[in-house]
Formats: sequence, structure tokens, C-alpha cells
Amino acid sequence: MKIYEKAPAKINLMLDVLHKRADGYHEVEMIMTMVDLADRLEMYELPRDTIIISSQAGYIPLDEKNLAFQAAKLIKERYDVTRGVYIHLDKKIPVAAGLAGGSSDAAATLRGLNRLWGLNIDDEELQELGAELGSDVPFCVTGGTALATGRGEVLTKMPNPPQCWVVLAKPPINVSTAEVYGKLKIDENTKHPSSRRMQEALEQQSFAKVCQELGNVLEDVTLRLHPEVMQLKEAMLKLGADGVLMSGSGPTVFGLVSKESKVARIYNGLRGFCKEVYAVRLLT
Ligand SMILES: C[C@@](CO)(OP(=O)(O)O)[C@H](O)COP(=O)(O)OP(=O)(O)OC[C@H]1O[C@@H](n2ccc(N)nc2=O)[C@H](O)[C@@H]1O
Ligand SMILES: Nc1ncnc2c1ncn2[C@@H]1O[C@H](COP(=O)(O)OP(=O)(O)O)[C@@H](O)[C@H]1O
Repeated sequence: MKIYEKAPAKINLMLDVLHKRADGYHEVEMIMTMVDLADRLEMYELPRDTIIISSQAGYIPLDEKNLAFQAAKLIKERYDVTRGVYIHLDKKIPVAAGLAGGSSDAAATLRGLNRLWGLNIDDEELQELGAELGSDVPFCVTGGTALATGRGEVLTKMPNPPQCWVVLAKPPINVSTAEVYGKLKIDENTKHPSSRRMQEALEQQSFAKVCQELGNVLEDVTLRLHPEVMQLKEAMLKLGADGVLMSGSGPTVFGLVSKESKVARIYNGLRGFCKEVYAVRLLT
């Protein structure tokens, strides 16, 4: 039997950092949602007790460093599964982009192997397993729109934003999440976005207010390291996006666009100087 799972990318509509914790992680408040740009996973059982990962993408690890491998290993160990699995990753989400591609692959692996091996693990337990793999994995297990607190693993469901277009642009630079958190300084000058106001915008289904409340404290760090991210933000706004923000630790910038008629102009305008541009819908 073959199992297929879709692993969508996330964007952070707002991302606030409250403080650094004793365990080295940062206490966050983020509202995240999924977009229709997704990796596709194909999984089937192997007669031998082994985990094999393959992918058409030449630029991700295929060994135990791969988050899908780690997810398969964790579920096998925790539920005493002695059967093996072959997992093919059809990568579509740009890597190390602030879009949680690896986390979403890990979450999709947990969901898929739960089905393949009939383990009947509920979502809450899958999220707990996910938290052992990374801070964004629990959200990716169930998706939708959620407020994430703690280090990202404490989830409260939120209404989906009003449907719109999302134009994503990833500049050709690599950003390390650990480095961005490491260089972040929270002080009295920090401009904190508000999860309460973003939540109100979602409850009111106000697209204008969602755009107005977009904010990410990690932006300042990544913009300082890579000024070209700012150029992308400015270009997107100039081309007509209604709201623009960097996702996660970056470097991907997303623009929310309500009118379909504007999307082609923004997409084509950005393609002039950025190779990786996507125009997708929210996954609502
Ligand atoms: C910034 C965010 C926003 O959604 O996403 P990305 O930019 O990675 O997509 C997340 O907080 C990233 O989540 P994730 O990528 O799963 O992070 P992890 O693997 O758990 O942690 C990577 C490193 O980031 C730092 N880290 C992560 C989460 C957190 N709340 N505080 C931290 O300080 C730690 O240094 C950790 O070693
Ligand atoms: N299945 C996977 N897909 C993408 N990247 C992976 C995967 N497994 C491990 N990685 C590694 O995880 C790191 C972060 O990748 P990714 O999850 O795409 O980015 P981000 O945390 O910025 O959203 C990369 O350095 C990549 O090599």
C-alpha cells in the first residue's frame, strides 16, 4: 500500500518574541497559517527494518539529518514498529526559507506513518511527537490557522484569514533560524506586533486589518544581515500588494493580495530580479 501526504508551507502573519528562556529557546507569540505551496510525500512499507529517503531535490540531506527521516525513526521507536519504510519527498517548498518546509515534511511523515501502520495516534499525541523534532512541527501536524505560544508548540486554533492571493519571493540567500534568534535583542525599543489585534482581525474577517497588523520582530535582524530582503518588501508594496511581511526567520517575503487582477503584475515585476517567486492561495 502506498500512502500520499501533502506537506504545505506556512507563513507567519505575526511573530513576536517575548524573551529568551533558560533552555536557550525564545518564548514566542505567533499566528501562522498555511498556503497552497506544498511538498508531496509518497510512503510505502519495506520488508527490511530500515528507513530510506529519496527526493528529486539535490540540495537537502537524505540521511538522518532529514526531518522526515527523524520523524519516521521517532515513530518507529516510540511504537515499537519493526517494519521499514521508503519515503519519497517531492520538494516544491524552497529550503531554509522561513516557510517550514522541513517541519511540514516531518509532520506529514508522522500523519502518513500513523495511517500506513494503523497506529491510531490522535492529533494531540502526534503534535507532542512533533515537538520533539522542531518548534514548528506541532503546528504543521494539524495546519489551519493557529496562535502558537511557548517555543511554538502550544497551539490555539484561530479563524482562517479571508481568502486572498499570497505572492512569495525568496531571495537567493541562506538564513539560519538559530543565527537570527541568536542575534535578536529585545529591549524597550522593540516594536512588538500584537497577537490580540491580529486575532481580532481574523475574528472580524477584515482583510484590511489583517494587512495592517502584519508584523515580525525577526525582520529587523534578517534585514540588517541581508538588505536585499528590504528591497523585495518595498518592491512588492510598490507593485501593489496590500500587505507585506517576511515569514519566520526569512528570507522569504510574502505579499497578501485581495484582487486577482493585481497578481500577475506583482508576480512579473518581482520575477524581473528574483528567480524564486510563487503566486498561490491561502489553504483555507
Ligand atoms: C522562526 C520560525 C517561526 O515560525 O520559523 P522558520 O523561520 O524556521 O520557518 C520558528 O520559530 C522556528 O522553528 P523551527 O525551525 O522548527 O525551529 P527549531 O528547529 O525548533 O529550532 C532551531 C533553532 O532556532 C532557535 N529557536 C527556535 C524556536 C524558538 N522558539 N526559539 C529559538 O530560539 C533555537 O536556537 C533553535 O536551536
Ligand atoms: N525534508 C526536509 N526538507 C527541507 N529541509 C530539510 C529537510 N530535512 C532537513 N532539512 C534541513 O533543515 C533546514 C531548514 O529547512 P526548512 O525547514 O526548509 O527551513 P525553515 O526552518 O527556514 O522553514 C535546512 O538546512 C535543511 O537542510
